[in-house]
Formats: sequence, structure tokens, C-alpha cells
Amino acid sequence: MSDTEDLVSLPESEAPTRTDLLVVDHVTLRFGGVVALDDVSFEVRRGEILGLIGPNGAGKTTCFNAMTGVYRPTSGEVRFDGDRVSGRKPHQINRLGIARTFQNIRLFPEMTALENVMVGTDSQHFTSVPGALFRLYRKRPKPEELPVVDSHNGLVRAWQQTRLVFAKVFGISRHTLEERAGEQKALALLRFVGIADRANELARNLPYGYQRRLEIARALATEPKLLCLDEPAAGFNPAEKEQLLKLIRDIRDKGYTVLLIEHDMRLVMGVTDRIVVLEFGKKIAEGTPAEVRDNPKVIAAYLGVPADAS
Ligand SMILES: Nc1ncnc2c1ncn2[C@@H]1O[C@H](COP(=O)(O)OP(=O)(O)OP(=O)(O)O)[C@@H](O)[C@H]1O
Repeated sequence: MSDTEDLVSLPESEAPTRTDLLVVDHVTLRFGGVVALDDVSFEVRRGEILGLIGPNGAGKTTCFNAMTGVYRPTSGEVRFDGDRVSGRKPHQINRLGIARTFQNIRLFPEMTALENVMVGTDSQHFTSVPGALFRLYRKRPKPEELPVVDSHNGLVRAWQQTRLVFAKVFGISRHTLEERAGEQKALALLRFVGIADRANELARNLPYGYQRRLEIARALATEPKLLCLDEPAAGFNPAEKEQLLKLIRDIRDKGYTVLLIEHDMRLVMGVTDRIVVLEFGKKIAEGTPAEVRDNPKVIAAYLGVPADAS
């Protein structure tokens, strides 16, 4: 098994079983007079790729926001893995295991690609701030965690040897070990999404396609049970869309459950297991890509003609 596989796959205990992971239960969400979601119900099953589609203003992003704690439903509730999500703060929901990317990319522009992903891995760390500052809680390192002595320069080699002896005698701080593990994991994720060649470049200098992939890597760094992608192919050319399609399949094959909002119908039809269709805040269809594609209500919603027009 390669290190990438080792670091990105979900643990056995979280391997997919065909049960509901997320349940949207009769959710209504109003903004003043606008009913953005009107009694919407559907579920996301473990291990599937569910597409959430609909014309502009249908309520897709609002639905994402209700799931990730940005908005609280006016009525109804969202449950995730048995826990009620509605009413919790976004960071609490992230801890439950939901991670998302945004329609408009939100990276830390002045940090490198690697650092952006390490921010995600940080949420898995146990060391407190004082513990990290004063390097409390030292641990006996495993052989592969010991400092390497590989320099041919006499002075540097002597310094490396001193560090090695020190680590063997006094151990290494848990914070340092967590940081190193976080860096390794972040690198593996960058490799997984295909952008490791620019790991040390500032996020703001990365090409658009790299930034989109970086957002996905950062979301995966929190080891979510559910990954929500909000229009990940926006602004992509056909070749980039094809690569993204493969990446989303790879993510699912690693054991993750994916919820995908996407306008590009070819991409949605090609990658999802099931699709939920919204129009004017209401769910108008749900089913396999083939069922949804042939549904007259969906055709009408996209072509802008009444479903019963002949
Ligand atoms: N914060 C808000 N305040 C008021 N109205 C809002 C707010 N957010 C969304 N809406 C309205 O709710 C409705 C659904 O919007 P939403 O952004 O969820 O649709 P969408 O399907 O994601 O659209 P798009 O594909 O264009 O992103 C729209 O009528 C929108 O104007």
C-alpha cells in the first residue's frame, strides 16, 4: 500500500454501509418573504455520490448552508450520523464530520498549498496551545520518527547527532510529532489531488485549477465522513472537468461520501449514484441519473417550459 492510500483512506470502522448518513427532514428556510427551501426532504447514503442540482436560485447553496450550520432552518431539521445538526455552529458540524468547499474559492492566499492543507490536519491534533508553546508532553519516538543523521559536513553532522541523542534520551514533544505527521498527511493529500508539484507555492500564486483542487485537499484533511463540493467544476475547461470527475470517483472509492452541487449536467450525470433536483426551493425529483434525466419535470425546469406542455 502506498503512503497516499494509507493516509487518505477511511479507517475500517468507518467503511461504508448502505445506511443514511445525512437526513434533510422537512426543511423550510425563509429569508423574509423569500422561501429559499420549501419542505425539502432527502437523505445522503453512506458511500454514495449524491448530486444536488437545479436551475439558478433553486436553493442548492441554501441547502448546503443549512447542512453546514451557516443557516438555521425556519422549520424541520438536518440530522447527521444520528446527531441533530440544525442549530450547531459550523466548526461543531465540521467536528461531527462534514467538510465543504465553496462556490467562490476560500483559501488562505498568503500561505503555501501545504500550509493550507496542514490547517485542516490541525483540527485532528490533541496538543493544547500551552502544550505546543512549551513543548510539554514528550513522547518516546518510533525509530522512523528519530532525527536523521545524513550530512557530510562535520559540524552539521555533529549537530544532527546531538539532536538524535537528545531525542533518544528525552523523547520528542507530542506537538512536534503531530506537526510532522500533519505535514506528511498534507503532502499525501496534495499528491492525491494531483498538485504536490507546487506544494510550497503561495496559494494566491497557484493556477485556478490548482486552487480548486487545493480546496478539496484541505477539506479532506479533516477526515470528513461527508464531503460537500459546491460547484467544484466552475470555470473549468472540458479536460479539467474530466480530471475532476476522476478525482471525485477516487474520493468515493477511498470510502468517503460525497454531496455534489454542480451545474454541468454531463459531469453530474457521469459521476453521481443518485440525484436530487430542486426548483424554486422545492424538491421536484429524486433518483438515478437516468431516471432524473428522463423526468418531464426536470426537463421542463431546465428548458424553462411547463412540465405538461406538449
Ligand atoms: N442570504 C440571503 N438573503 C436573502 N435571500 C437569499 C439569501 N441566500 C439566498 N437567497 C435566496 O434564496 C433563493 C435560493 O438561493 P440559492 O443561492 O440557495 O440558490 P442556488 O440554487 O444555489 O442558486 P445558484 O445556482 O445560482 O447558486 C434565491 O431566491 C436567493 O435569492
